[in-house]
Amino acid sequence: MITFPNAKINLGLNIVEKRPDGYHNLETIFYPINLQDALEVTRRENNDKEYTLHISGSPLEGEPEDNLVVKAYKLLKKDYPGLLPVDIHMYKHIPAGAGLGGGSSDAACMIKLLNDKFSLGLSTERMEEYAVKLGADCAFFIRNKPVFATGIGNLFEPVELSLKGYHIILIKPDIFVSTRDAFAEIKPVRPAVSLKEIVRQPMETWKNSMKNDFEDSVFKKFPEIAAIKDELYDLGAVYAAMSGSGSSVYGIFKAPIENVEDKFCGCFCRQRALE
Ligand SMILES: C[C@](O)(CO)[C@H](O)COP(=O)(O)OP(=O)(O)OC[C@H]1O[C@@H](n2ccc(N)nc2=O)[C@H](O)[C@@H]1O
Ligand SMILES: Nc1ncnc2c1ncn2[C@@H]1O[C@H](COP(=O)(O)OP(=O)(O)OP(=O)(O)O)[C@@H](O)[C@H]1O
Repeated sequence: MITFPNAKINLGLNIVEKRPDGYHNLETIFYPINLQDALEVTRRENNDKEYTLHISGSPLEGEPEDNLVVKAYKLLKKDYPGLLPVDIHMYKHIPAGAGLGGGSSDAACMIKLLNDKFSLGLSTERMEEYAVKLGADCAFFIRNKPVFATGIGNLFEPVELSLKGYHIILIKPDIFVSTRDAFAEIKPVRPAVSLKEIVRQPMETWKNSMKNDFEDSVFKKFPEIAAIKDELYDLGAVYAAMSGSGSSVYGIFKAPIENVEDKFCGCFCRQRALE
């Protein structure tokens, strides 16, 4: 069985308050984009090991047991001992440490895939509960629909928003931003105007009203990332921002841009139509 975990962008990101558990309550809009990994799970013929993990595509650091797809398998196996041994093949396209939720999406898709493959009968809500144990962002990828998210990024309200017809350019410089370190730099503030209101206004107004709270500290530390955002606006983006805790930056355009890879050589650079 094969599935294609996709990335997300954050449209606005307000870090609202620090919680007693050390995590932060936030407000954001998650929007799925069609930059995808591939994840295949087959039944392992040989029962010598619970799982094997084979990764190709862009390199990923860490041991197999640190990988979120393996963590997802182990999490379900604890409650469903009937899960049989598997071979996992993953092709990574989505860059890690990019704020695009690549690992989170792989983990959520692994839960959905195992649920289907082994007929576990998990409801969507139950899968979301498992997903959030693996990462704050993971639960969003279970439904994978644009949402206004609060809590640690795991409480969802539907949002009336379609960016169909627009094009997105995603740039990821060769800089790794640790999500944990990025949160540690932030002084939380409750926003004066909710993102739910801002996103209802024309996209042309977002430049002055929709903010990613990580930008100030991340841009200060890495001016190269700030420069990418400026360049996207110079190219005619209607809206540009950093996604999540970075280091990727996206620009949303009314029409595709030609030869964009030449303008951002040295960086991961992809252009996609939005759906
Ligand atoms: C920044 C975002 O990408 C926005 O979408 C997400 O909130 C990050 O979600 P994620 O990568 O799934 O995060 P996790 O792997 O759960 O957490 C990594 C670290 O980020 C911090 N963290 C994460 C989410 C959150 N709401 N508050 C936090 O303070 C915690 O220190 C945590 O140890
Ligand atoms: N399947 C996986 N794909 C990518 N990274 C993974 C995976 N499993 C574990 N990781 C680890 O998770 C870390 C960050 O991964 P991920 O791509 O989800 O973060 P991110 O781009 O910062 O996204 P976000 O913060 O928005 O969730 C990396 O250090 C990576 O080693």
